[in-house]
Amino acid sequence: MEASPKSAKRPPLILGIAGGSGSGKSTVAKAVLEALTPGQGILLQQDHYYRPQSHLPERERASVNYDHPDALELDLMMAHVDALRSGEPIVRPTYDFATHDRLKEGLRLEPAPVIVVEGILVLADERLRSRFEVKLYVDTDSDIRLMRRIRRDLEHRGRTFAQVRQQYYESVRPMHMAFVEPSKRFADIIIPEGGQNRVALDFLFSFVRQRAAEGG
Ligand SMILES: Nc1ncnc2c1ncn2[C@@H]1O[C@H](COP(=O)(O)OP(=O)(O)O)[C@@H](O)[C@H]1O
Ligand SMILES: O=c1ccn([C@@H]2O[C@H](COP(=O)(O)O)[C@@H](O)[C@H]2O)c(=O)[nH]1
Repeated sequence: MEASPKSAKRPPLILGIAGGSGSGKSTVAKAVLEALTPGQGILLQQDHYYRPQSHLPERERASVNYDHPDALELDLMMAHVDALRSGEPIVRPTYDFATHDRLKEGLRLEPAPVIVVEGILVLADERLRSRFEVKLYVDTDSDIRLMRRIRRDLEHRGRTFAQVRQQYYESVRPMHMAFVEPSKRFADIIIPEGGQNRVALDFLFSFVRQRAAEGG
């Protein structure tokens, strides 16, 4: 078989980043994209693939278990990863955490040499994780994650402290133990303390920059 010419473009690098809620996944994912030049990388967040809950009255939407894989439209997410990998643009849904519903307008995303896929459950599903060339798990202690989550949910997701506490006991904690934490064993690289781990981030940045320069 003939060797492919040196100038041939590689397929995009697909990087999966998992970890518990509040672990710093989005911070790491955004740092990776900022290490690249605009157009070299895109971010696909699992959070936007929550199933819309518009069929439920508003007060019932808060008690849905959003930490179980069934709460997500993973088939659509996988189809979007495949489309981007094949060089096709997608229209990603946009999820609103305050209403637990999708906004009318999605967001068009163009393919790029580096595709970062981030979310609590992205390594938990075998079909999704098999699409990643590199699998990362951001590992942060549960007390730190909980403190971050309380602050974020009160300040940015329109919740009360009582709602955050109830959701944490009823679904976030048990689902973390059942699905998120066990998915750590599928990671190629575990990053303690996410966004503040300069050594891990610098390794990651040089790897993604190299791949972006090669076309994927
Ligand atoms: N290493 C860190 N040190 C301090 N705060 C951090 C660190 N990493 C993330 N944060 C903060 O914690 C919160 C949750 O981080 P985020 O990256 O959104 O977590 P996740 O995407 O895993 O839920 C954010 O307010 C973020 O700014
Ligand atoms: O309507 C919803 C949908 C999801 N959640 C919670 O979000 C987190 C995942 O997001 P992170 O950014 O990784 O923290 C998950 O633990 C769900 O409980 C929600 O509260 N409401």
